[in-house]
Amino acid sequence: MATIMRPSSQHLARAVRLSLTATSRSVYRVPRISHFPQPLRSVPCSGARFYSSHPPQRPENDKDTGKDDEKKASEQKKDESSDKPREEGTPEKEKPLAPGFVRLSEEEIARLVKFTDIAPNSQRETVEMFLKAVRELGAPPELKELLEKQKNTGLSITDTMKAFRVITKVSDRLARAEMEQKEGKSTTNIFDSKAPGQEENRTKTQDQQPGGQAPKPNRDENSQKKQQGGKPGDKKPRVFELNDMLGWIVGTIIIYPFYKMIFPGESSREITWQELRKNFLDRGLVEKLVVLKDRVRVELNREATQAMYPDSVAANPNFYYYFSIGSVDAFERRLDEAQNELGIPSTERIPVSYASEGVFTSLLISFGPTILLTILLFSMLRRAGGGAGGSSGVFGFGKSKAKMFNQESAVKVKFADVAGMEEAKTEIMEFVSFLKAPEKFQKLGAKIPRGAILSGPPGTGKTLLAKATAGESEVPFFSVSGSEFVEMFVGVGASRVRDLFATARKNAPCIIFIDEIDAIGKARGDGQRFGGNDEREATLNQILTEMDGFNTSEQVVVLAGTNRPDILDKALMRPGRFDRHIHIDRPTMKGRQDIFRVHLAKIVTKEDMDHLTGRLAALTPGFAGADIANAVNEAALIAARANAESVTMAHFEAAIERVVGGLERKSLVLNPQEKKTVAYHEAGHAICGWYFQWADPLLKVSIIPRGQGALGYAQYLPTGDAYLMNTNQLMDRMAMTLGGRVSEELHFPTVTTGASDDFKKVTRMATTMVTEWGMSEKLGPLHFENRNDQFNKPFAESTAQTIDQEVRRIVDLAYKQCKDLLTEKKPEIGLVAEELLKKEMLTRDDLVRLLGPRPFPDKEEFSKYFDGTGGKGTHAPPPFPVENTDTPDEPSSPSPSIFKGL
Ligand SMILES: Nc1ncnc2c1ncn2[C@@H]1O[C@H](COP(=O)(O)OP(=O)(O)OP(=O)(O)O)[C@@H](O)[C@H]1O
Repeated sequence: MATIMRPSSQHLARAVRLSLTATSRSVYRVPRISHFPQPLRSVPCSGARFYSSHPPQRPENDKDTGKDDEKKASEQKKDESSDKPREEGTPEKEKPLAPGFVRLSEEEIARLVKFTDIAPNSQRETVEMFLKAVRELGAPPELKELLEKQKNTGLSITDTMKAFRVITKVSDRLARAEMEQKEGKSTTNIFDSKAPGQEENRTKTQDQQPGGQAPKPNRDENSQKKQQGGKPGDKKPRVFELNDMLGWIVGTIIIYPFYKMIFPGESSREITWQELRKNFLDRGLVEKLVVLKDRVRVELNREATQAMYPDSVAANPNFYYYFSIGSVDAFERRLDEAQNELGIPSTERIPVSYASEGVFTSLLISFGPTILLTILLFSMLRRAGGGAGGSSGVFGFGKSKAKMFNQESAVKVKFADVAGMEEAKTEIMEFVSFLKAPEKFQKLGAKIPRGAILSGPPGTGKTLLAKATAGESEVPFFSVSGSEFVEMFVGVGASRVRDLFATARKNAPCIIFIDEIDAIGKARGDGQRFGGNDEREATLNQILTEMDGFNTSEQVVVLAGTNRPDILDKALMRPGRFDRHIHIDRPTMKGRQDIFRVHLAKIVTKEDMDHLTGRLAALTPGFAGADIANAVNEAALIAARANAESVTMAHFEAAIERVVGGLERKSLVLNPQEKKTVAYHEAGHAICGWYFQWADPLLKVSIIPRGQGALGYAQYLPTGDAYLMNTNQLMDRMAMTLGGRVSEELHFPTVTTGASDDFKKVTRMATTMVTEWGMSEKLGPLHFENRNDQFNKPFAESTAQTIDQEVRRIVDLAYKQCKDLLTEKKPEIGLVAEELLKKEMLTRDDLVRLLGPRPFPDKEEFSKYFDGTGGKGTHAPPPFPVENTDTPDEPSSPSPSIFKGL
């Protein structure tokens, strides 16, 4: 209740100022004229006013601004009326009014002055100029109405818009007046101008010279008009008016937030019945009560309220108090009692009216939540159903999410872009010829294969091959991932499969490619132990049915990609469904060379292509196509970072090292003792690699930390792509892997934790030798599968013990072999380790310098790309077999020996 009036008045003033400024900015700017009263020009040209070098003179009395309100209003009135004749030289009352304009009465002017009087000091000048303009030029009749309304009921939002219009009209009139002044017409005529639509005719006739010649427009004038956006000769000031309905709506929408900002929460306030009684009812200030459902709006007698509470917000014409009622009956009873107590005669009782909140509001309240929910649901369904093979819709859950590529959206990949898998390409080319010329097969009665499963380790180019098939056969290609059939709703997967195949049939001939088919094609019954997955099985069944449903003439080929062909349901693989099974392995040396060639074509390098691809292929055994693409790109990035003109061999090697070993971690600083340990550990590996006949030749050894916790590493190079390993090679490899720990034992009083990764590799190798490769005499040629997901071992406990003993025996043998060598070569380890500490990284050439040439001949390829001597070696170990899983935990060869910290 004790809210002070001042802040809201300031807000009101701000609103007036906002509307003034906004309107005047949209007005056509007129040229400045020296003889027109400064203040008047400022109203339509408030923008120009700020650039003026001679600010308008302020009336002296302005200094008093901000003092007592009443006093100031009357002073201003006096001041303005005395100013005007002084500046204009013509008394105001003698000026004729423009059509559609009316003169405000003294009382109205006083009210306008009072209304605008609450403007802050900074805006006083503008407001006064506006007042002066109204006084001299008159105002549209709406202003009278607004003033009347403001006096009685207060202004609404619509009235605010009306106020804008009034200001626009005044500005328009003023602008036109200035134009005419500029054209040299008498000041007494300036208000004779017609309405904007008639302006042109009038100006034309007036501009006619006695000789019938229109005077040439003044050059400066024209150029000024051009600057203002008007055409030369266009004399009609263009004023932005909110005339049309749309303008009003848009305007209201734009203005409303500002309005709310300016009057934050000041339009109403909730009070209690007691407050109402004490402060208003008992004092006779309540004029009317309006019952709105469960609230009552209190309409006060504004003048009486202002007199009683001059500083209160209650005197604001736009302000209402509300109070809540339990029921209308109770309210009426209470009001009667109160009026009886106050002794108000029945003829003078406070009128009570009953109003609804408005149709729109009540509709919004009752249907709002439903509408909101519907919109939400609608948008959710739209999103869920979006992109289903080009179809979407409100109920698009069951639609397939396959992306369709056709000749326009083009699968641009051709077989030439797929390198290093000649056999797979030949296999799949048959599908291409089937799609291109089916008659050739049909006339001989041949049934066309329905589909093919492309399997292989990640990144070997399965998707690429499928795309190339589509690209070559120039048919639409539907690509979908197995996981996209999986949804939380039952039946959605099967429905999507149906939709996919239906769409494909419509677009036949075409290719469907289902990537990661194992997501839905897992053998049924698997995983039943912990509850089956009916939804997945239903999806799989649907695929089986759809593939059976093709008739032989339907040219729809289904290709599917997977990393786990072993877990797929056998029904999928039977002839008549995915009849072909194409395995794509990691590329061979030649394959890698070809893949490098494909990817190197896209980057700038001046290296000799044959030597480059050969060397890079030799450096990257075990790399899949995706790794190669990544390494080439990485090399280009490294070269770009170094601002190199072209990508050189050094960049490629750095990139491969990064891909194999991980990111160099320069921030990891080891203390000297740790560094020494790492150096001797890695030197141990290097010496083993150098002096064991069947070990992989060493390529690089480094003590620069890389990747995840690797403090140093030694990189070996298995030459060529041999796919069999004998026990000699396995034993040498195991001994070499133990070289790090043995070297630590030989050179330091204690050992470290860094060899744990080596032990893991050695144990796995030995275990596989015993359980799978039949390399233990004691256990013989048996295969003992030991799957982690099995609770019981599929062999006897005594066999398990024998396996353990044999594994230990083999590792002990390897350990002894390693220790014997390293004890003998202790000085050489020292040499290599000290050099490592100095240079941090040693290459094969460094080792040749330190240890002399390796006592065993290298393989031809190795010598060609790394020695240049031409070797005669015959055997080379293949990459250590890795499990056929998505994430082989054993890195593919070259398997760097990594020294890991804790
Ligand atoms: N034989 C290849 N020739 C050229 N580039 C290849 C080859 N194999 C793979 N790539 C590159 O590797 C990228 C990834 O290959 P792709 O997506 O076909 O592998 P994928 O076998 O489908 O892998 P995933 O099993 O993880 O789905 C290709 O875009 C291409 O740049």
